[in-house]
Amino acid sequence: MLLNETAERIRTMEIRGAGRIARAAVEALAGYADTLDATDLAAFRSGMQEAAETLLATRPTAVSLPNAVHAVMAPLSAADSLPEARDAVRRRADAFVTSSLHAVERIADIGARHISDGDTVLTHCNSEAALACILEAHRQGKDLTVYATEVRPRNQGHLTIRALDDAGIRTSFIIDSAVRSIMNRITLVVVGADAITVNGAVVNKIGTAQIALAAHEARTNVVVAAETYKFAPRTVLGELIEIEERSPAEVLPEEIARTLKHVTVRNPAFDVTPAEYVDLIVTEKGAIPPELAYTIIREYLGWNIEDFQRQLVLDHRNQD
Ligand SMILES: O=C(COP(=O)(O)O)[C@H](O)[C@H](O)COP(=O)(O)O
Repeated sequence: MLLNETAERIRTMEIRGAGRIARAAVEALAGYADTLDATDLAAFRSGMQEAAETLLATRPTAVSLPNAVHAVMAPLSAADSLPEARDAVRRRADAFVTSSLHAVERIADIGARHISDGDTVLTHCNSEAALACILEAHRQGKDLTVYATEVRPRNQGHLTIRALDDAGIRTSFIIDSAVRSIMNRITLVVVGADAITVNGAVVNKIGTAQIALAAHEARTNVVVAAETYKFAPRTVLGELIEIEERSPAEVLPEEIARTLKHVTVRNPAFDVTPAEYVDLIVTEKGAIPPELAYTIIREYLGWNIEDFQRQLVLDHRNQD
């Protein structure tokens, strides 16, 4: 698929969910590298940089996107020739896709261990990683009931109930605002993540923080299923995750909004759940408490404190 087409499909959410966005982006970069008409290495690098920026500008919150783009673009600076650079992009992209799919499978195995026979699980949005855990627990013969939210305004819950129904899992579909009233029936909350900060805060679909708060009040455990590339290295520098604000027209039809003089429609697409409301984060490397998020950033994303210190020096120089 063409690069601009992929970017547009991510922007309009035809391709959505942090893992799928990351895989689509690296595949688009590899396709672009194959066809990029560059006369020399410098031109190739700058063409690829522009392509990376087009993809990065599509949606700001899911950190899987910059992490995946970084993984594919990193070898470009070390390449000595144009064929080597082209080849490196293709190899890195293929490796990312393979390891991403493998990570979801590992998360399913590990996450399923934390789901017990007889559990009533609440999930929110449509997360490949969270669903993988639930589907695997069901496949292992555990008797589950799932509550799935609607997920206004884009109704990702419709995708979730379809997947649960296809698997033959007993499912109740609820509107987002019904969460607190049914929380006393829920024995486990399982959600995905778009980003996890160094202090273990989880950025996920709007409404997740409210669900985690209700779960905390009811003493129900909250499990987050997230591949290591959802962890945000730059939060070590104190950078905040940008919360995407989407079009008001997704929330209220324009013909109604137009008649309201004093009303502003807001549409934040994600929110932040503090670490204290998260019990466990299941990654492909194992399950960790949110307090250990830094170890994932250091050990598995390959960013260490020296990298950050160097980055800080560079940032200061650029500001001067
Ligand atoms: O919040 C969303 C999707 O938001 P949107 O629909 O706005 O992209 C998902 O919970 C995470 O991306 C994790 O999904 P996955 O586990 O599939 O990566």
